[in-house]
Amino acid sequence: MRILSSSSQSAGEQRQPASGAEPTFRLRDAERAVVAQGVRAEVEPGAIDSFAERVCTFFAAHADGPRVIVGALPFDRSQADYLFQPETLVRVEGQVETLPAAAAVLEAPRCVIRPEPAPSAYRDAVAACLELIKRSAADVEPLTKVVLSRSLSLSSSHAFDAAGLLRALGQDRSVTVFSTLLPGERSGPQPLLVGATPELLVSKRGANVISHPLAGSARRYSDAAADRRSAAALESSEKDRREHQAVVDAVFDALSPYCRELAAPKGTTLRPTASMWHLGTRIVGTLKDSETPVTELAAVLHPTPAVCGLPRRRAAEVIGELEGYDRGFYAGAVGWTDEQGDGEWYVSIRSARIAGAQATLYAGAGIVAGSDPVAETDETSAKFVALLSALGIDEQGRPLRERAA
Ligand SMILES: C=C(O[C@@H]1C=C(C(=O)O)C=C[C@H]1O)C(=O)O
Repeated sequence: MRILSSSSQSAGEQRQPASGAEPTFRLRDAERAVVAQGVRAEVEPGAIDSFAERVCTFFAAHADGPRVIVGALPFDRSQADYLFQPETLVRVEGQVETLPAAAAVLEAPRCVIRPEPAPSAYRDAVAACLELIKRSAADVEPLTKVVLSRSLSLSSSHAFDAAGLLRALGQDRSVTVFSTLLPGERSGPQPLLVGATPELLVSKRGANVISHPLAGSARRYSDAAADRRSAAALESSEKDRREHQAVVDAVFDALSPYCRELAAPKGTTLRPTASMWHLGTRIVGTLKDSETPVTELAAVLHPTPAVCGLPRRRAAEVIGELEGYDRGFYAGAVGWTDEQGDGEWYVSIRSARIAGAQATLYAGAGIVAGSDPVAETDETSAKFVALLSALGIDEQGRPLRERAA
């Protein structure tokens, strides 16, 4: 295990964060962790087109503090991001220990859950989307995929325990758990984006680039035979393979101009999380210019058709028309970049916006010709399971079981 620390002090006198202070940014999986405390300075907010330039300008203007920027990008390319330089930051590379489960056991919050939209309205939106896909078939650039999401709005009797939620999510070693501050409203608690994503948008170290898009999903089952059947059906589904290939092609097209080598060495594989099966392809490349910053790569990739659709602009318009709410930072990206342009950005799915006793959970599914509105609605329910079970409740807000203290 390597610990790479970066702080506003010199290496020899690193300040420990005040005990009990919650990190302002966390990203951790089985092999690495980035944990930041405090907000030393915010990067001027802006749209993704100026992401790379604003980060560069920030480092040029701020000689002090950790040489790392962390934060979140929204789904909508034209909306403002929320990026900041923390007071202190610790990076761990190598085996990262799972945080103790005992401390993670949450008292299931007493929650009122309001689905937005109602599942029946979501089914109607999927049907409307299928009609748009069908009608556009003869267009020069036909609409072939749209990722439609729905949300669950949770009101609890007391503030959500974001740190405990993160520890509970982190029991699944196959995902990358994260929490990061979001811009606050004029009053009320500062919101957080918390989640457990299985999907890497892009990582860049020196000349090495990796992207690991997912598309094509199936529910997991506690019964082993049913679980195997679900995985086998996903692997052999023509619709899901087509949906997946379109995402892989889009990532290749976006990265190709930057790379002298680009390949998917392992091919399409089943990528399991504790609650979902996905089709995934790990794409690995070598940059022509190792100084191309990760911010530039994230900006060309985001949003991939895994969370938006194809063609991107038209799919984003349909999402705006049919979803009926603003995604905010859901299906955006969360991550870090350093001054050299190395960094990691994950797709912010399986996520929730938490502000005090209010939380909004999001889940989406890719709609292509051949999608079934009822099955897509079930897929979104399955995608809520990771967060809901970490909270100890079901989709109706009922406690799953009595948990030990
Ligand atoms: C949009 C989400 O997931 C995305 C959509 C997938 C699909 O349609 O099969 C699979 C993985 C993710 O890229 C989500 O979890 O909210």
